[in-house]
Amino acid sequence: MSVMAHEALRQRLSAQIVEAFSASAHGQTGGPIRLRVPFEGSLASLAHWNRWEPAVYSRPPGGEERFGVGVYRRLVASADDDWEDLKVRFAQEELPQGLFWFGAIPFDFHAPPLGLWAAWPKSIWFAPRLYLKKSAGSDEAEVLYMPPRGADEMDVRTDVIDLLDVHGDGAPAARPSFEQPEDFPRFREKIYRALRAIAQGRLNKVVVARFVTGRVTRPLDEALAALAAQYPDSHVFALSWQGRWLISASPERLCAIHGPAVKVDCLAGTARRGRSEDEDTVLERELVSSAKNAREHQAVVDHVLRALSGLCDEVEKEAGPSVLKLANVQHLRTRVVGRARPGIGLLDLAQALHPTPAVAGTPQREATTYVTAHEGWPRGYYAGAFGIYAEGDGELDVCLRSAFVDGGEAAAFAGCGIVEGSDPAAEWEESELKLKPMREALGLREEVGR
Ligand SMILES: C=C(O[C@@H]1C=C(C(=O)O)C=C[C@H]1O)C(=O)O
Repeated sequence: MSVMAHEALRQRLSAQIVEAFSASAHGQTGGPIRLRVPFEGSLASLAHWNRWEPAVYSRPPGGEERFGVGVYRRLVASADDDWEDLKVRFAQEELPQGLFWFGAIPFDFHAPPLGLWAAWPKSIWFAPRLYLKKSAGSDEAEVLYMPPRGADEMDVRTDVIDLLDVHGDGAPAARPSFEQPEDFPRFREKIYRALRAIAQGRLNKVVVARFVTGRVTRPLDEALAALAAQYPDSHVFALSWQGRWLISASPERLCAIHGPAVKVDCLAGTARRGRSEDEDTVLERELVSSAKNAREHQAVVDHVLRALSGLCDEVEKEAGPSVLKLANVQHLRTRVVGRARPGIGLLDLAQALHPTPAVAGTPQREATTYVTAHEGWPRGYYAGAFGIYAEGDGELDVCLRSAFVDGGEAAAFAGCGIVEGSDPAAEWEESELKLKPMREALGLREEVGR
């Protein structure tokens, strides 16, 4: 979006919010301001790389968009917090009706974010101060705004203008020094090591990942719009904290819980898309009948069923894997549903499930430890989970087909499940396909041999 169009949007929204504030009996009593505003186009138009207030954009399959900015409440986990600390803290907080927590958990909850993630805490959650929601196809957005305590009209105007502010349209000058990305020989070495660990019986499956780096040449709103158009069945989201963004088009739901209804997706086993319909069908048949893919996939299903059996009654899984077709790849997917026992919430599910063998391996604990020790770089939030949460209910999606953007430079990530018989060249090809969404959406200009 052009700077002028963004400015016009900012002015209009702030005027509408001030008007709603004046008309409300808000006075000194505080409380949320709710309004509906005409809103053409995507809420992604409010998203911008150069935004310093924490911000979030989310567009799950189905097209309901959310955008939030500023911090009404924040909840971050420090290095020695565990899941129980996080749950206790959430239980102590209460949000106004209709407001949500947005946030993310890292790949390995026991490994503090390091390297390029070092500026981020171990788990980040915030409830935005300005929150917009828009249904697919609607030309209106719902707005929920939390005014500062004791604010008058002038304060509200300034506050909303500040929240929607962006700092220029170029990338910040300071350039982070991401590590040198892995080339094929290094990636192959990691796969050989993983195959050795498997041959020794230490692991059955392990996910080996790599990253590429480059300059981002596309504005964030365009990147999000491109992802939403290309990957309608993925959850497109972006989360910024301290000026750095995590962006993803995730095909994989870690878990969702609404009331007692629990849903989990098992996603593992990958093939490329065909160049013609016939070729695509051939590739799909190969994927469905491949013993190697079946092994990779079954490891995830077994883990999910075991994890849910401790938290849910009536766990049911689809009869066999179906095939999820995305623009770049096709995956084996098995959907699992269950009925949560009383008192079980989103974080209980995440604690039991995450990281699944789809992104770690099996046995799950050993594979997670192995990845943290041998990946060669900290995964941070790559293959972690992003979600939306309120009062126990919510959804988490795995941060795959994702990138970390800092100062106009990005690192994009991709991983592949390694089992006995995996071939490094084929895994490299698969990782290239998995990097495609981010490379294209960000217009990544890669620098090699730095
Ligand atoms: C690890 C990634 O993807 C995961 C690994 C898959 C596989 O190995 O077949 C498939 C889907 C995802 O669960 C990634 O995209 O980075």
